[in-house]
Order: sequence, then structure tokens, then C-alpha cells
Amino acid sequence: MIEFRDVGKRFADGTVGLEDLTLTAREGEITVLVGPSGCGKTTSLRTVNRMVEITSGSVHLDGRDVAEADPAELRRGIGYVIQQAGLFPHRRVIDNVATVPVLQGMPRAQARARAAEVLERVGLDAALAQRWPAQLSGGQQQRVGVARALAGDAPVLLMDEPFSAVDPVVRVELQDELLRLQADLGKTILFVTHDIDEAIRLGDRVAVLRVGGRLAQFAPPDELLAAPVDEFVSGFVGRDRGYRRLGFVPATALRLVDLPTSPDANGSSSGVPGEWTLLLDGAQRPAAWRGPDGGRHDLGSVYVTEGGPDSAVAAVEGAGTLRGALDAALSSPAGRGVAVDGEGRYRGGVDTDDVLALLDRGARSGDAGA
Ligand SMILES: Nc1ncnc2c1ncn2[C@@H]1O[C@H](COP(=O)(O)OP(=O)(O)OP(=O)(O)O)[C@@H](O)[C@H]1O
Repeated sequence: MIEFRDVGKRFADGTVGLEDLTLTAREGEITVLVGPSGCGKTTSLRTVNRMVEITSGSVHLDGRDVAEADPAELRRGIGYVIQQAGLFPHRRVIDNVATVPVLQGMPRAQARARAAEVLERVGLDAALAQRWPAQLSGGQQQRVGVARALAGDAPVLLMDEPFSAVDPVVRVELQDELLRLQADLGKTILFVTHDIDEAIRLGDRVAVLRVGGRLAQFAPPDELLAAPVDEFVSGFVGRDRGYRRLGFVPATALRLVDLPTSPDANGSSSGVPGEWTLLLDGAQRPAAWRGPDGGRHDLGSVYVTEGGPDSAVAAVEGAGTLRGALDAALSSPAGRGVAVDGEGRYRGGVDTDDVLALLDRGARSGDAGA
């Protein structure tokens, strides 16, 4: 657990980096600090490992005031990942990752074995271990950065814009990877980003900071989207927040309808004349639509019913949520969406009106205020 108690930081030139910051990053959770450039995100992160010394208040790690710890010892107990990975260019990947265990006193051979294990864990091929950092792609370097932070087995990780230097597709992969690792490892993570989508995707709780290092709101993502406390937060969270929030609303109450289906045998199926017919392959997986005109049409996005905001399958965008259901209904050429199970097998159809009725009901009861 990391606690900021009335933390203030005034730099030597008088700049206020942080003002009365009070918040708790709970054990085993990802707490995200998000806000515009210069709002003090990096400063707050660095007060935890004392790369920045605060000027008022206190920071506590598992109940202990970090001001009382020896900085070098403190840092060995905290994993730290920064933008562009910050790898040592003159050390091979494996030795970059083995750095912290070696500093912790582990014999080199054992530290390398540990490094190999962690590299595998973050999804890096063993063949890459002997390369120099410059011989890796940006995404691979970031993975090495995460591996290095994990290698010391610290219960606390500080991550400062760790994924911001990679393209959006790789970025989403790295985010998924982090969520998978976290589901296994349950670290206490303080994560800095300026990207609200990343904050919402990763954070168990999200702290929105405004310039001057003041906390604007600290809440779980769904609450932030549903009830921003002021114009600054709502502006930052964005105009499409109602839609984004649907990604957190389980679609358990959604009824699936029966769709006309037909086997997609060698492309010879004619479908049901005059109706949109869903063509299924031999494993009952939707292949395409046959239109009333007899033409073949793409499925659109399918709705995966299994999993949801609280499950491991949440990595499938929109799985089990109203957002996934609405996307499927709206993107289908047939006017009704296709729902599949976790294996991709046909489960039923999604009627747009049913999704909208649920949204409407939620909005009136205050649960799904889209
Ligand atoms: N050593 C320093 N001396 C003076 N001012 C500083 C120093 N370090 C940071 N600041 C100022 O403190 C404020 C907070 O900086 P910080 O780097 O924490 O912001 P940030 O939210 O991480 O920004 P960004 O998203 O641009 O990285 C800024 O106004 C910055 O200019």
C-alpha cells in the first residue's frame, strides 16, 4: 500500500509540483495517475522512491514513512519502469533484467536464470535474451523494461508512461499483457499516463490531477465516467464517456433472440429466402450473413457473451458488456448483432432495441447512465 498524506513539493525555483496530495494506492491494485502535461504525475511517482524529496506531508510504503528509509535500499524494493524502457544500452537483454537480483545479492548465474524466467513471463522469446537493447523493437524493449522491474520480485511497481513510445496496436498488446501479469502477480502498481483511455483500461482506481499537482478526482473508472466531479474532469474524460462507460456495464440482463441460421456448406447455402440468414460453419461458428438479395455480407463485430468487466476474458474488447452488445447490433448489416460464446460458437442474436431498452432502464435507475 502506498499512501500520500498531504504531500507538497515546491522546487528550488518556486515551481509547485504537488499540492496537498492525499491518496492511497491499495495493495494488489493498479492505481493510475492521469492528467495534462505538467500536472505533477511524474513528480508524485518519484516521491515514492525518493528520486524527488517532498517539501511537506509524508509518503508511506506499507505503513513506513519513506523519508526514514535508506534511499538505495528503498529503491531495491520497488520496481521502476520508465518511458522508452530506460535499458542499459551496453548490457545484453538478459543482463539488463538480471540487474536488480544481482544488486540484491543473488549470484550471477542464478540471477540470469531468474531473468530468463521473467522474460518468458512477459512473452519474450528466449532467443532475444542475448541481444543488445538496440536490436529490439520498441514494444520488445518495453517488455524488457517490465521484465526488469519484475525480476527483483518487488511487491510495488512504479510505472511512468511505460507504453507511450510505442504505436497504438502494440500499446494495447502491452496493456493486455500487463493486465494478465497483474491477474497472476497482484502487485501494488502506481501507473502514470496522460492517456485517459489507458487509465480507464488499466486502473482499478484512477486519480485525475490538474496542473499545480492538485487532485481533481480519485475514483474507479466507471465512477469517473459516470459522475465526473467538475468540468475539468468531464472535459478530460471526454465527450464520449457515456459510450465508454458501457464497457463497464455487464449485459447479464440482455436476452438473446433466435436468428434464422443455415449451414455454410461449401458456400452453397441459399439461406432463408427474403430474410437475413446467418451462415454457420461446421463448428457452429458464424461465417457470414446471407442477405435477402442472396448476397454474402460480412458479420460486423460479434458480441462475445462470456467474460465481462470482472473476468479474465475482459481482454476481448466489450466481452459481456453493453458496449460489446451495442457494437455488435450497430455494426451488423442485418440490423441484429451476432452473439458468440468464448469459443466463437453461435449463441444468439442481439436486438438493438433490447440493448437500448436496457440502457434506458439503467439511465433511469442511475446504473448505466449513458
Ligand atoms: N527539477 C525541477 N525544477 C523545477 N520545476 C520542476 C522540476 N521538475 C518538475 N518541475 C515542474 O513541476 C511540474 C510537474 O512536473 P511533472 O514532471 O511531475 O509533470 P507531469 O505531469 O509528469 O508532466 P508530463 O506529462 O509532461 O511528463 C511541472 O510544472 C514541471 O515543470
